[in-house]
Amino acid sequence: MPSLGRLHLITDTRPGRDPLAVLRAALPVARAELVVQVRVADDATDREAYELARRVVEACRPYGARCLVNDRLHVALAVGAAGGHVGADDLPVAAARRVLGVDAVLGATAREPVTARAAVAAGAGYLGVGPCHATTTKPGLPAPIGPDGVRAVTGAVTVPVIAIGGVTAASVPALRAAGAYGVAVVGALSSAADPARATAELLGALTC
Ligand SMILES: Cc1ncc(COP(=O)(O)OP(=O)(O)O)c(N)n1
Ligand SMILES: Cc1nc(C(=O)O)sc1CCOP(=O)(O)O
Ligand SMILES: [Mg+2]
Repeated sequence: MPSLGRLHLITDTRPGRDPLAVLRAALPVARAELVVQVRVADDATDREAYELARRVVEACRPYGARCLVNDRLHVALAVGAAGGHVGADDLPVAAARRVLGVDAVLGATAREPVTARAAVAAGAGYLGVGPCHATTTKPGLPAPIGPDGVRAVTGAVTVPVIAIGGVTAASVPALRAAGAYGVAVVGALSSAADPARATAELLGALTC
C-alpha cells in the first residue's frame, strides 16, 4: 500500500466555498502527497456527500492522490475511496475497520495519549490530533493542545499523526518537531487568495 500523504485537505462546504476549485489548484502541486478528506455538513444529504466524494475520487485519480470520507463510511465504499476518518461521535474504530476492511486507510481523532493508544489498538492506521491551535472553522472544540499536546500523542503511538486545527505553513515546523507526520487543513487552503501557492508553502514546510 502506498504511504500516507502528508498534506490532508479537508473539503470546505460552507456557503460560498468551492471545495472542488481548491482541490483543482492543490492537486497539480501536491500530487500523491495530497490526501483529500471529504467532509460535509451534518445536515447535508447522503446524495450530496456521494456526489462530492465521487467527483473528488475522479479528480484525485490522475495524480495518485487519495480520497478519504469523513464519518459516512458507506459513502466511502460507494465511491471507491481509499478509506475514511472517524471521531468520538462516529462509528467506533473497530466497527469502522470492519466496515472498510483490512486494507483501507482508517483515521481516528485522538486528543490525548490514552484515546490515541485505544484507537490504534482498535485498528486506526493514522490519528488526527488537535485542535493544535485556535480555529473558527469548527465550533465546539476543546482548548487548543499546541505542539506539546501533539508531542504527548506522538510519543505514545507509532502510527502517523496528522495535526489539525488552525494549522498554517508557519505553524508546521513546530508541529513537525513535535513528531507530527503531516497536517490537515481547511482554512489554510480554502481561504487562501492563491490556493496553489498556499499548497506549495505547506508542502515546503512539511518536507524540509
Ligand atoms: C485528520 C482529522 N482529524 C480530526 C478530525 C475530526 O474528526 P471528528 O472528531 O469526527 O469531527 P468531524 O470532522 O466529524 O466534525 C478530522 N475530520 N480529520
Ligand atoms: C474538522 C476539524 N476537526 C478538528 C479537531 O480538532 O478535531 S479542527 C477541524 C477544523 C480544521 O479547520 P482549520 O484548518 O480551518 O482550522
Ligand atoms: Mg466525525
